[in-house]
Amino acid sequence: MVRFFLHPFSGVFSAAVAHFMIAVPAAPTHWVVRMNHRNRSASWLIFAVVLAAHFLEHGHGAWTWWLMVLQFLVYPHVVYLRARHAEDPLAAEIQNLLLDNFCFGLWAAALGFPLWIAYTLVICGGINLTAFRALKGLLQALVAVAAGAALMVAVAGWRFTPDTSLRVSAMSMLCLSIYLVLFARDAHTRTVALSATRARLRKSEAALQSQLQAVESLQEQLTEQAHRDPLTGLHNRRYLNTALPREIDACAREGATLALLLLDLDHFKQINDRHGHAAGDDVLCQVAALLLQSMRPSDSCCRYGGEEFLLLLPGMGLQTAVERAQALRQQVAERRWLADGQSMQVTLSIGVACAQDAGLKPAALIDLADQALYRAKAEGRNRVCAAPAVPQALVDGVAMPVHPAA
Ligand SMILES: Nc1nc2c(ncn2[C@@H]2O[C@H](COP(=O)(O)OP(=O)(O)OP(=O)(O)O)[C@@H](O)[C@H]2O)c(=O)[nH]1
Repeated sequence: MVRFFLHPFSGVFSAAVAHFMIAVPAAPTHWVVRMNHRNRSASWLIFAVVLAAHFLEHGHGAWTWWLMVLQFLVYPHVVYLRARHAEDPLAAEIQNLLLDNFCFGLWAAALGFPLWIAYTLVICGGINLTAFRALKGLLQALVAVAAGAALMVAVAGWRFTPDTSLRVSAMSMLCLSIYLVLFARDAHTRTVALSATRARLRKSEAALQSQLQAVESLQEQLTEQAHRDPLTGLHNRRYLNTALPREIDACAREGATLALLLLDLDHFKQINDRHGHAAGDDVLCQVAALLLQSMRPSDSCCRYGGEEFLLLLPGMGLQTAVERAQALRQQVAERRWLADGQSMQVTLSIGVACAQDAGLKPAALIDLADQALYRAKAEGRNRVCAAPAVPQALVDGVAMPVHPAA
């Protein structure tokens, strides 16, 4: 019987025992060990009073009184200290509960199975183990009680005096009732604590979720920033490294062509030198805006280098890509440019390449456009040159000399 009453002195007593027997460790005691100790030491003290009343009525010898003191006043603190210092306090406490039941069996048989006392002991011991181990616990408790009773019968012989006085019976009933009420109260306290913990967990889970969302959106922003050119706002080369292989594969899958335009502003150094770096920056931003305006939703536009831009045009053949490049070149050349308050003329040269093959290395396609661009520059700038259709040899990434096509 572990929990008849909550006794105000039980803590003081065990603290004193702990002080004299073992140095108290700093580690917190398991809550089950703490709860059982509190209830066991208090309720057994009260039960000792019931037994004392029974002894007085039946005139038991002095040794019985000493055994009662040892069992009901000292034992609860000894088993507490054992569980507290055990490597696995919970397992040790379950053993304590089994030992309790075994002792109850000894006492019940030694006293000749007084009905109310034995019933109270068995019910309380059984309930306690049931609370931790369900029906298996109840079975274990009954087996432990039976073993204790059998041992006592084997040692001291069979006695059967089930009657108790009205006073002792009433005291036993009162103990049992108080025990059950306290048991229910403990269950209620645990349930309330559990639902409070659940609510706290739900709250912190929601907070964690919103933090996770914030981190994810920050991550998206960072990724987006890492893929953007800060001056023009266009995608940068890092973006191209992932976008180009993806586009090549997608076009190859669909059996479509992929056109790539490499655009380079002509004599941009002179613009910088004549009109200043700020004007140069302004021109770069305006060219970027113009390219963005001309794009279809499926197109991608990157700032490839200082004054170099790259357009990816999925599903576009070489002929259409060249026409598109010519239109862009013309638009730039014919426009009156006003940058940083200064008027100037801007032209650009464009290299065009086109691919349809799966397995084409992105670098090979850029290389083709770059060689076409080089030709456009060499032939006098402000013009468009196209690379021939991608030769099969380049599908495996083997570079080949390019023959001019436009
Ligand atoms: N204003 C500005 N200038 C840049 C930027 N990035 C690169 N440049 C300049 O662009 C110029 C490129 O010069 P070059 O590579 O000689 O080419 P170019 O003068 O355009 O001559 P061609 O390409 O042969 O027609 C250099 O002077 C760089 O300083 C930038 O972000 N802003």
